[in-house]
Amino acid sequence: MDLFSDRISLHLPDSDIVYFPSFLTADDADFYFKQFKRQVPWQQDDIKVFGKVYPQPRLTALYGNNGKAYCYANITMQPHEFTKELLQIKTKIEKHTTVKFTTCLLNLYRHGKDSNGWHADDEKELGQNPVIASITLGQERYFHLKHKKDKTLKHKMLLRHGSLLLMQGATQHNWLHQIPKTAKPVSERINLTFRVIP
Ligand SMILES: O=C(O)CCC(=O)C(=O)O
Ligand SMILES: [Fe+2]
Repeated sequence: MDLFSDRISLHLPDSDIVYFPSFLTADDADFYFKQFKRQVPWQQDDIKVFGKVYPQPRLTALYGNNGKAYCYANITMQPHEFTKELLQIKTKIEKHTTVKFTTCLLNLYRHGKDSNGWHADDEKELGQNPVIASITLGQERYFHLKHKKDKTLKHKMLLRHGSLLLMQGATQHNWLHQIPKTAKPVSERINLTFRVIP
């Protein structure tokens, strides 16, 4: 069997995005969801939007192997040391990429009101063409992409339990992405975004 057969290239212009719907088996994804739900010291930081301060609409945590902080949206996070489970997943992802990840930002979306607004992961510390590897555990949620300049270019997809979405090349220069809120009653979703902070 070809292990890479369910590797789907999105073929969106000015980007390089690849989706692996069944990157983890359902059993492994269940196991990791439970582990991270329990083991991670989830925090809720405040973000500043147009000068006003709000609690971020999700919980987060940062892990890494080089002690480097990650700064975005006025938040500076200090990393915890990678756990055994995060290292297992990191090693598995690295078989599909040319980079070695140093850092993982975790997101916990508790319900449909939790979200992640339009942004690009283009912070300076991620370097020129950042590679972001994003794992979904738990509830499926919609992932939206829109081109920064050409308003006709947009894409929506459901991110499945156990899936991997790889964003690389010029993607962060040219596209924004978000996890919108949903009015449907939905359960918890954990997202892991592996990054390189050299
Ligand atoms: O939850 C997701 O799938 C996206 C997370 C994300 O875009 C981020 O943390 O930068
Ligand atoms: Fe992002």
